[in-house]
Amino acid sequence: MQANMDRIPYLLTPEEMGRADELTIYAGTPGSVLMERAGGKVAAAAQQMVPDGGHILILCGPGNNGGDGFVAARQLDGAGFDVSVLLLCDPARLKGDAAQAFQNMQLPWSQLTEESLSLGLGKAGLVIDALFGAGLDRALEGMALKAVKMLRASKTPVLAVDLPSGLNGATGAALGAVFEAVRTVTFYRRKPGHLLEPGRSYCGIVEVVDIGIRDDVLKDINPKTFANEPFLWAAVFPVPGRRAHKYSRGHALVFGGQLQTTGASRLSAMAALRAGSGLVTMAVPPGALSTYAAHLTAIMVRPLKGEDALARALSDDRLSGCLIGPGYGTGSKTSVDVVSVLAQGRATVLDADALTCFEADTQRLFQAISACNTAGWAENAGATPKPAKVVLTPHEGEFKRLFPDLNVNNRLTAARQAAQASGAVVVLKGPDTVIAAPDGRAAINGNAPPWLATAGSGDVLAGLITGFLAQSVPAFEAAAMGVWCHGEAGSIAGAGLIAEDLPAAVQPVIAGLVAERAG
Ligand SMILES: NC(=O)C1=CN([C@@H]2O[C@H](COP(=O)(O)OP(=O)(O)OC[C@H]3O[C@@H](n4cnc5c(N)ncnc54)[C@H](OP(=O)(O)O)[C@@H]3O)[C@@H](O)[C@H]2O)[C@@H](O)CC1
Ligand SMILES: [K+]
Repeated sequence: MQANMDRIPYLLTPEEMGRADELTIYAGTPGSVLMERAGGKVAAAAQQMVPDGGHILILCGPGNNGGDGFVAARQLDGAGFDVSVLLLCDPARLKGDAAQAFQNMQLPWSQLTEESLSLGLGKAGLVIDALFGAGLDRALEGMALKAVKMLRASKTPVLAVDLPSGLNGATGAALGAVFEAVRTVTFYRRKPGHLLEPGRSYCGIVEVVDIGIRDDVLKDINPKTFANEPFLWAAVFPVPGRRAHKYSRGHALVFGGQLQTTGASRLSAMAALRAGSGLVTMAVPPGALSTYAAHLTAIMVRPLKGEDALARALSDDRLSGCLIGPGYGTGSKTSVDVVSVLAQGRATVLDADALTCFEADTQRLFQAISACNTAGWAENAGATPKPAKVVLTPHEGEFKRLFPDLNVNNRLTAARQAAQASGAVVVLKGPDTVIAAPDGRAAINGNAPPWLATAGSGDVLAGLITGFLAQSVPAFEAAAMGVWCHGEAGSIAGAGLIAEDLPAAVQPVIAGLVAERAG
C-alpha cells in the first residue's frame, strides 16, 4: 500500500498540505524538525546552483516560508557560502517555528529595502525567495512588490521556496506580481499551482523533496487531484492478450462531415486506430464517400444513406465507442444526431461541432448525457450516479460557450464543476489540459509541447480518447491516457509538426507503455 501510494501522482492543495503537516506533527515529528529538513533541502539546491561558493541573497517573509529561509541561510553559512539575509517584516512579528529558526540563525541580517536589495543584487549569484509560500492570500504589495520588479531587472536567478511568491498554490493564478524562478523546491508533493499556468511558467524546474512526511497521511486526506502521469492509469491501459483478435480489441465508430470538411474526422479515425481499437469505421455522408474512401486504407467507410441511416449505423452490437463532432457541422441536425448517438448508451466522445451546437440549450445535452450514463443499468441498480460514459473535449472558447457561468481563469475548479453539471468527463484543453470526472477526480497534464497548438491537433486527441474508450477503458482514464499520449506524440514529432504527423508519432508511445506494463 505504502509503495503504491508513493507512486500515485497526487497533487496537494495548500490546505491539504497543511493537513499533511498537521498529521505528521500530531504523529510525533515537531514542526521545527520539518522546517529544519525543508530549509536543509533548499540549502542543498542552492549549493548546486552556486557551486563556486558565490554570494547568495535570501529574502525572508513573515511566515513559515521565511522560516525555511532562515534555516537555509544558517546551513549555507555553515557550508562556507557567503550569504545575506533580508527580512521583509519586523522580527517581532515572527511566530512559532519561524521565530525559533530566526533565533537559531545567529547571522547578521537587514531589513528588506530598496537600498539593501540593490546592494545585495550587486554581488549575488543567486536569490532565494522565501517571502511567501502556501500562506499567501492576497497580492504582493509594498517592498515585496518592488522586489519582484528589481529582481526581474537584475536578471539574477531565483530559487523559490515551495512556490514563487505571488502565486496561488491551489490554482496557479498570479495574485498580482509574481517572482520568476528558475527552480522551485517544494515539499512532499507538488501542488496544483506547480502545473497549472501561469504558475508552471513562474516555477522553472520543480523539485519535490522529502521532509519526512509519511504516506499514511494520504489515507486521511484522500486527495482527488493528480498529475496526469502513467501511474495514474497504467493498471487499465489496454494491452491485448496473446489470443486477441481485432473484434476483441474494440470497434470505434467515427462520424464524418461533408465534402469540405473530411480531414478532421479522418485524423480522428487514424488516431483511434493507433490507440489500439481493433476496428475503426467511419460513418459518412454519401456525397463524400469517395473522398473518404480514397484517403483511408485500414479504416472502413460506410455511407449514412436514407432516413434511418444513423440508427442502422449504430445498431451493430460490436461497436464499443463513438466519436462525433470533428468537421461535422454546427447545424441543428448535429444536435439531433448527437442525442441519437447518446441514446444508444455507448461510450462516446463529443468534440468541436458536437459541443458548439448545444450552446443555446445545454440542458438538452446534459439530459442526453445522463440518459447515456444510465442506459444498460437496471432501474434499481443503486441510486449513486452511474459511471460517466461520455467525454467532452472543449477548448477554452467552446468551454465558455457551454458553461458561461464558470470561471475559466480557475481551470481546475471550472473543469470539475463542468463535469459535475454535465455528468461527463470534461477535458478542458490548453497548455495545461485539465481532465475532470463527475465524481470529483481531476488530473492536470504537463507533457504537452507548445507545437501541439496547431490545426487538427484536437481532432487527433478526440480520436485517441475514442480509441481507448472503444477498448473498454473507463472514461476518466481513457481521457487521461489520451491526453498524455497526445503530449508525448507531440514531443516525438517535435517542432514543426503538423497534425498529420501525430498518429504515426503515437505508435512509439503506445509501444513504450505496453513494454512498461509487460515489464
Ligand atoms: N506547515 C509546516 O509544518 C511546514 C511548512 N513549511 C513552509 O511553510 C510555508 C507556509 O507557511 P505559512 O502558512 O506560515 O505561510 P507563508 O506563506 O509563510 O506566509 C504567511 C504569512 O504571510 C502573511 N501574508 C499573506 N499574504 C501576504 C501578503 N500578500 N502581503 C503580506 N503578508 C502576507 C500572513 O499574515 P497576515 O498578514 O495574513 O496575518 C502570514 O504571516 C510553506 O510554504 C513552506 O515553505 C515548511 O517549513 C515545512 C513544514
Ligand atoms: K516563496
